[in-house]
Amino acid sequence: MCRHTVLAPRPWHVIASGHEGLNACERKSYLFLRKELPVRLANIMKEIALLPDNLLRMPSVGLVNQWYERSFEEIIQFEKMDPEQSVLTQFCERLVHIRNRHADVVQTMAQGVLELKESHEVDPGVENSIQYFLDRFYMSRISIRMLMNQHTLLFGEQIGSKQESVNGIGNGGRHIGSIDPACDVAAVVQDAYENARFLCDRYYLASPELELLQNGVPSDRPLPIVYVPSHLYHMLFELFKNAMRAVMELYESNPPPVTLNIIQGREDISLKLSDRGGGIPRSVTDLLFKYMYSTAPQPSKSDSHNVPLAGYGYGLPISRLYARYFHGDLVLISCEGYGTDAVIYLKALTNEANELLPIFNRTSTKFYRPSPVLADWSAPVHNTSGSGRKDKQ
Ligand SMILES: O=S(=O)(c1ccc(O)cc1O)N1Cc2ccccc2C1
Repeated sequence: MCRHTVLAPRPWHVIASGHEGLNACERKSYLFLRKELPVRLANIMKEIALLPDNLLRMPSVGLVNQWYERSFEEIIQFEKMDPEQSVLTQFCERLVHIRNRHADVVQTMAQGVLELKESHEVDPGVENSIQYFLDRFYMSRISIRMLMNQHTLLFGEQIGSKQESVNGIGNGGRHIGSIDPACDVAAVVQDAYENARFLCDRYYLASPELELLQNGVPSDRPLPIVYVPSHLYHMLFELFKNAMRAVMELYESNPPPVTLNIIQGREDISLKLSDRGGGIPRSVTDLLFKYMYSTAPQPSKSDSHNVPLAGYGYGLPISRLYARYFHGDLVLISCEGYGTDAVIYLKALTNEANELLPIFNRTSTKFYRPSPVLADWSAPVHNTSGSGRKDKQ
């Protein structure tokens, strides 16, 4: 009997276990994915078609659209194929090929936004539609890559990757595809911190120490949760880079430490990263999650080693999508003149940690044809003097 699970019992995937064996589970997974993947691809392709014409006509958006159309056509070819071993092998190979085709979708879509910014005036209505679309588009992509990774990791032919059973006979680990049923949060935190610190040391020749707390008390005791380590790492690495850059831009020497406090609640596990990097005004905090604001010409490869923590790019909005994918969240609370708290909320109960997916329907369609927004609150008065950040301490 195959158990269905991701982080929570959900009939979207099968895990090899028990007496029925791997092949039956691979067949069930194949029969599920050959339908579910085209459904998810088709849903987001319908939304791409609703994008403002100016964006839809951008060359990079056209390229992404072609990738989606081709991948859709390649998967529906399996619609009538019985799950013989040769077909299962072909299907796995095709998923790897599609995953590689879509490797650069994030950058290519960002290039499309840049092409739009550089060629057209973008009004607030179009900007809202783009923000709405990209959150859904990147969330859809996270979910599709999760499905494909689970199948290819569990049933793919890479040497040593095939997981014979949940008990980890296959690759010696306990992982279930990309899921670690005992993902040690403290270990992922250390890993992300060390890697961000390496980049920080290389550019600033110094870096802030890490103060790791659990429920407010110094501790690096293992804290196992059911999660996808690569998702958790992506979020933490982004937040550590931002925090370190803020601190090092403010302190020439003796930078204060950054504090990561892991708080275990009944419903939430909160990972709060606090820095004393001077913070930003409340009016700017939301902009850090705006794709249009975060889209700027990326430094060329030759430059990027110079400013490794540079720019925001899509790091924060996509990190927030990873948190929201399993019904968590990522929020910034900044106090201008002092520093910023970045909080990753995870679901403490795995049965609440199912997938969060965009649904294409009349409601979502309305967001692409926004009616003119009439202000229902008085407009704020903007300070024209501009308040730059304080000089370095
Ligand atoms: O905006 S922030 O408050 C800030 C944003 C996100 C985050 O995760 C941590 C942060 O600290 N901060 C990032 C940064 C970079 C260079 C110079 C100054 C600052 C200020």
